[in-house]
Amino acid sequence: MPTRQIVIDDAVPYAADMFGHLGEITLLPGKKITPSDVQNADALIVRSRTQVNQNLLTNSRVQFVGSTVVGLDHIDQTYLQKNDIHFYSAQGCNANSVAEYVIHVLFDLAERHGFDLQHKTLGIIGVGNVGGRLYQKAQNLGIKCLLNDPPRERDPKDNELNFVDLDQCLTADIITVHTPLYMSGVDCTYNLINAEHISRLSPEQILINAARGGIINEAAWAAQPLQAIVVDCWENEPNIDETLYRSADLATPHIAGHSLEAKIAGGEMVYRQLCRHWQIEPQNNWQTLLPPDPQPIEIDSRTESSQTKLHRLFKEVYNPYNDDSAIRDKQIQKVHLAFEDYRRTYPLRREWHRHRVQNIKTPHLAKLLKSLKFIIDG
Ligand SMILES: NC(=O)C1=CN([C@@H]2O[C@H](COP(=O)(O)OP(=O)(O)OC[C@H]3O[C@@H](n4cnc5c(N)ncnc54)[C@H](O)[C@@H]3O)[C@@H](O)[C@H]2O)C=CC1
Ligand SMILES: O=C(O)C(=O)[C@H](O)COP(=O)(O)O
Repeated sequence: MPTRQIVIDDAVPYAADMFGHLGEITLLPGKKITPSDVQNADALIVRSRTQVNQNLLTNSRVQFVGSTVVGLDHIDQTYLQKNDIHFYSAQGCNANSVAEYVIHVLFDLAERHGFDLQHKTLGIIGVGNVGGRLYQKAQNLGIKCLLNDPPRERDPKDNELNFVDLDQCLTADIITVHTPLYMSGVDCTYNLINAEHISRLSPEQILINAARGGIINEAAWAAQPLQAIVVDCWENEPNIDETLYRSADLATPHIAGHSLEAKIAGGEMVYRQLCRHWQIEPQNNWQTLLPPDPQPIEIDSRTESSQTKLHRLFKEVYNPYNDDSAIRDKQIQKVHLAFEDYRRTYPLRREWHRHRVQNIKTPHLAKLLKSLKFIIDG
């Protein structure tokens, strides 16, 4: 049998080491994968930057498409189905990374604006893999939540949570969206938070989009006085809107889901599915190449509130403002250029469960950190 050809987005970490024994690997920037690149490929492994559709695949022999990310708005699933091309996407792979990003943002905003998160309500719109994990963490941290998810609310088998309607959810102090981008249908999320909704928000509220550009009306959002605007996902990335960019307290280049653990999970889920598809035994050799766990952190030596201690810990683990600073510029053209480069070469970020915390003197803090999956020494 001829060697199988696999084209892979070069931002999939350890791709050559992981997939190498399955065939000949071609690594390419996801945005630049063309029909001629995939013409002789048997499998195509993408992240979110490759538009997978008839235009890309019509003359190719690809029989397996794997997406190592979650959003599906770049994949024409109807075309794949019609053409008998096996499709798999790594649902849930980066949910924890996005949920951690939002918690880091909340603690940072709380310290900057001097409020206590336990006195705030968090409105979560879309309570799936990301929203569900965020809800869990917020509950552990004593933050009261309002949950909105009409598809789940309609499901008679899904009765574990109390959902509220969108209008009520939009009364929360901090509102964050975690739905897919649907351009039509009963659950259409394009412009889900429209100009009229936004006009009702008060200057004390905070609005976050780490889901997809287009879910929140950007023009109205940029013009509304709010306590804070946090944008990770934008319309027209990387050519993001300058007015929204200038209004944002935190503007990151679509990296909420970019922890190392999330990227590896996405790659590995697709790898295992491809092994199953081709009936080849998976290997684990690539795991020896992973970086060591981060150095232990100490946080409990000072007399500070739990919120401040947690904020210090979160800041040591990961500071989303570094991702903002990395692309900030007076000239929007430079931001547009930096946006894609930065996310393709994103610095190493590890999830909470890889971090050790030492010398905790307060048992309740140790218990809380354990519930958040940090490793507690001693
Ligand atoms: N910023 C980033 O790096 C990342 C962004 N994402 C985005 O976040 C989205 C959510 O990710 P997951 O939680 O993993 O997806 P998921 O499919 O597990 O959850 C989505 C939830 O949204 C709900 N939903 C659908 N339509 C809705 C509507 N009209 N109103 C309210 N809720 C609605 C669904 O019922 C579901 O519970 C992805 O589709 C992707 O676009 C995902 C990962 C990383
Ligand atoms: O999973 C998703 O959906 C995301 O938004 C990913 O974080 C996108 O990652 P890239 O494909 O843009 O590296």
